[in-house]
Amino acid sequence: MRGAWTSARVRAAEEPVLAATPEGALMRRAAFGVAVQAAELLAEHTGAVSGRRVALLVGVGNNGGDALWAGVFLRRRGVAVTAVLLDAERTHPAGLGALRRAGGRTATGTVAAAALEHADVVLDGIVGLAARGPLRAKAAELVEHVSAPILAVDMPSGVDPDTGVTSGPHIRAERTVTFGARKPVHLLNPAVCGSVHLVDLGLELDSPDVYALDAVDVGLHWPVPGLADDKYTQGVAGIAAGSSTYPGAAVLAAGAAVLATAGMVRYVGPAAEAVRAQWPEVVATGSVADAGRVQSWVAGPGIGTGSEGRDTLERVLADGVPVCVDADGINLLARSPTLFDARDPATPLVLTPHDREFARLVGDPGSDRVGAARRAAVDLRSVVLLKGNTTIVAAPDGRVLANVARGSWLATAGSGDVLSGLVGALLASGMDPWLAAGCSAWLHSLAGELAARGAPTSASGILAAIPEALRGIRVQQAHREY
Ligand SMILES: NC(=O)C1=CN([C@@H]2O[C@H](COP(=O)(O)OP(=O)(O)OC[C@H]3O[C@@H](n4cnc5c(N)ncnc54)[C@H](O)[C@@H]3O)[C@@H](O)[C@H]2O)[C@@H](O)CC1
Ligand SMILES: [K+]
Repeated sequence: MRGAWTSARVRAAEEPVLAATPEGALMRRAAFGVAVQAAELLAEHTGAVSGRRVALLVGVGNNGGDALWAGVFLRRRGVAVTAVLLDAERTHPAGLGALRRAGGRTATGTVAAAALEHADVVLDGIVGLAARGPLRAKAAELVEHVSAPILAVDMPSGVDPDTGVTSGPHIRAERTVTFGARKPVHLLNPAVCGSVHLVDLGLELDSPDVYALDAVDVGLHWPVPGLADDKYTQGVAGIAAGSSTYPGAAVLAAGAAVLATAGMVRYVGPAAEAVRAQWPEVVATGSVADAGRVQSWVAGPGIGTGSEGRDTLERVLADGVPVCVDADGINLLARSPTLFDARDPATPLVLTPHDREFARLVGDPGSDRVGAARRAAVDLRSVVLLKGNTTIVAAPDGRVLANVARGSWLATAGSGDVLSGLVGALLASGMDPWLAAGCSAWLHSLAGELAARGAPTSASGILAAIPEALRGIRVQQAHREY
């Protein structure tokens, strides 16, 4: 799992390393990493390094210092380097002196605009860890002149390092070179960072503030039947979804649970016939009381907010097994918070709201979605999966992971029903509920991408792509094992 740490924690971790290394050594190491990536970008975009033009956007802090030192290293490879200084008086003195000695130029006014317009690659050293708010007017005006690919030093300027939120002019980088550790912006807003490269500074950091899963993580955790397993030992997922008005939600949620693991799926509700017709392997009954034993429940998709749905949700919450509550189930909880009392506090609850459902439950998530999801998880003693282009999964113990969608194909009717079925299947296998929700979100977005292949898809398409998505991560895992 990749991790990211807030700017305050990274700064604190840098202190002992700075104290133990010669003055400027850390900055030069960071800058060397920037120069290597800048040379790579030049070669990719122009076919050469020597003789090409790089412009540096240099702010008043150490971020600007990094950019200046990167310019020094690029000069040694024959690159023409021009530094555009946002405030000449307050520029990093050692970096500026070194760049001048190495034959780099500085530019202001119309010369600066021209240098930015004619550059092959631009380095963004405007602001780093100390960033607050969007780009200020002078920096924003200079950035207007850039059309070349931008390499961000540490992080794209004008973006909040800890939330990834943009609230005005900001840099959109093709590549980012960060130092010591990833910051939350790199996991939460990859659209502004481009590809992220990490330069190791030997920082000591544990328990990240935000995690992100990759294919190998999901492949390692996804349950696979062992030699001694039968249909019961892998966990039976119960699906309480759908209604006579919305049988589709039941078919999609049950189908996702069928395809996610090799165990067994039970269904309860008024859409039993439709579910059986599509998924003959599902054991379908009318009510929770007749369902037989399950190791998890999914409750909510398409059940409506009437008394029948409410009764179902209450029974499911009291069943003493992990529960994933989605859609109408969340609306019911928002309307009648006393329903939470039906829950056995020792059994995990996973809530999977989109923004409007989240707002009904605990209030508007606002722009700091990580903070909002984390608070909701603690307050509701539940894993909260806040859906969005970047989906946030927060656990009541404070763990947070972010899953960035691959395109927006998942924003289609019924897509959430598929996600809840995946969560239900993983909960039934006994997986940690935070990880179950995270792995489900990850696989759901991969299935969405595979189903779409560049053209709009549907929830049925996402469902049908689950096996292909799972085969893909099994292959990745095999590569890791052997
Ligand atoms: N501390 C260290 O050990 C290391 C720090 N490094 C670099 O140092 C950076 C942090 O440096 P600093 O603490 O000097 O601060 P920054 O360089 O991040 O910021 C400098 C100043 O920019 C201004 N600023 C804030 N928001 C702005 C905005 N939206 N638009 C324009 N200007 C804005 C503020 O006056 C701020 O003090 C890191 O991001 C990294 O690039 C690296 O050299 C590696 C080593
Ligand atoms: K920057």
